[in-house]
Amino acid sequence: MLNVDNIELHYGAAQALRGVSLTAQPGKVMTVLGRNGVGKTTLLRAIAGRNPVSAGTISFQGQDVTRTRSEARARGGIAMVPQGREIFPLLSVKENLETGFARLPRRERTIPAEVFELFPVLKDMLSRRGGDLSGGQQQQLAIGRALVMRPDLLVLDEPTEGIQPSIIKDIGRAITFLRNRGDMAIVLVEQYFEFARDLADDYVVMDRGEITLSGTAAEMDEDEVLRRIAV
Ligand SMILES: Nc1ncnc2c1ncn2[C@@H]1O[C@H](COP(=O)(O)OP(=O)(O)OP(=O)(O)O)[C@@H](O)[C@H]1O
Repeated sequence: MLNVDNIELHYGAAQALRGVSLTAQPGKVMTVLGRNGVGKTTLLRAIAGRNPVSAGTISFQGQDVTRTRSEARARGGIAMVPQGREIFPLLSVKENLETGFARLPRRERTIPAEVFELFPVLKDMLSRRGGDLSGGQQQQLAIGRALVMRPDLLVLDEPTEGIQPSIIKDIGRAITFLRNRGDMAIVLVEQYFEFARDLADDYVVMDRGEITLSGTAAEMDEDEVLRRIAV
């Protein structure tokens, strides 16, 4: 479904990704681990088409999307929950969710019931401004907005960052529900190791723009992974 093959990415003269390859499959969570600044966000942005790669290919559902713009990738089924959430602070919760309609044909412009089943707080707060929500509620809103797009691939950038434990649990449950439904592929960037390990089917560890370790979560050597992501 998603096939990232040997991509390189530069910010000016600085190389941020070096020969990175990764796959994601429906019904599975691919987790990307690594210290700060090793290129995890850059990899997600490359997948979503927000940063152009300088070499390598990205294919999605059998199509080469390496040069496809981010809007077209979103219409094609790739939704990103960015680091920092990017909620519109002055729009209501409902309006924030509706920004996810952009890629959808008119008849499909409804908010799927699962958004409120997974995150009931959003239903209670539909008319509140995005900027008035807590960080955890904003994170739920950011995930809800991505789900409005009915994505085939959901990429999440550190969804637990700065979030209180009870909401981290809700987010973990939501990711598990979406994974178990079986029709969505998920790529999860996380620094919170236990959260990532519990959700992962497969994982990669990045260091300085490269993947230095990868495998199935079932066969993960936790000590080795922890050693590589320790600060
Ligand atoms: N827009 C940019 N321009 C120049 N350099 C950048 C830019 N964005 C990121 N970088 C650099 O690219 C490297 C990878 O950054 P990236 O944000 O992808 O890492 P990360 O693993 O996601 O880190 P974090 O966990 O802190 O988000 C870092 O050295 C960073 O300073």
